[in-house]
Amino acid sequence: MIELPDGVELVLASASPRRRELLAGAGLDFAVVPADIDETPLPGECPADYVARLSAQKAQAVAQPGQIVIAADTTVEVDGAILEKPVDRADARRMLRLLSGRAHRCHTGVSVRSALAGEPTLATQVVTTEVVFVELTDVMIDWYLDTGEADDKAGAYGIQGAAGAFVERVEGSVTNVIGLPLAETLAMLANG
Ligand SMILES: Cc1cn([C@H]2C[C@H](O)[C@@H](COP(=O)(O)OP(=O)(O)OP(=O)(O)O)O2)c(=O)[nH]c1=O
Repeated sequence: MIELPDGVELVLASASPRRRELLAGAGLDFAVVPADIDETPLPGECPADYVARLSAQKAQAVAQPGQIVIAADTTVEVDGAILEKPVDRADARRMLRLLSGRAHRCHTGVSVRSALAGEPTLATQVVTTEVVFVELTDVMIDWYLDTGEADDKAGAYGIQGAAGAFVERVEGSVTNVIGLPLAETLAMLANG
C-alpha cells in the first residue's frame, strides 16, 4: 500500500500485539522494538497531550540512523480523567462501571520519526474516537472480566474482542481505539 525508499528499515516501537497486527495488515514489513519508558502522566496533563508526549518518547527511545520509527500510545478519557491499563480486577471493574451507559473518548497519539538523511524529523498526531457503551450490569462486567481481555488494555476493554458486544456506537476510527489509527498512520508515512 505504501512504498518506502530502498534500504530504509521500518520499526514499530511497540510491545502491543494489536499494533503489530494492524500494521502488518496494511502490508508493511517492519521490525518490532518495544520502547520502555515511564508512562506516568504529568500533573494536570490533558489526555491528548499525554498520548502525544508518550508516543513521541517511545519513537525517540528506540530510534537509530537509517530507520523510520512508528510509535503510539492509547488512552481512554471519561470526564477528563485518563483511564490507563487496569492494575487489577477491581480496577478493571471500576473502569467498566465508569464507562457503562455513556460516551467516552479514545485518544491515540501516533509518532513517526524519520532519520534518513540530514536532521531527523518527528511528526506526531492525536486521533480521537468517541465510543458509546450500553448499560453494563454487574453480571456482564464479571463475565467480561473472566475472559481476561481487560487486563492489558487501556480503559479495561478491547473493542476488537468480546467487549464489541458493549458498543452501541462508534464515531471515528475503529483502528484508533484498538491502538493505531491506520489511515492516519499510513498518511504520515506517505507524507514523511
Ligand atoms: C481501548 C482499547 C485499547 N486496546 C489496547 C491497545 C494498547 O495495546 C493498549 C493501550 O496501552 P498502550 O500503553 O498504548 O500500549 P502498550 O503498552 O500495549 O504497547 P506499547 O506501549 O509497547 O506500544 O490497549 C485495545 O487493544 N483495544 C481497545 O479497544
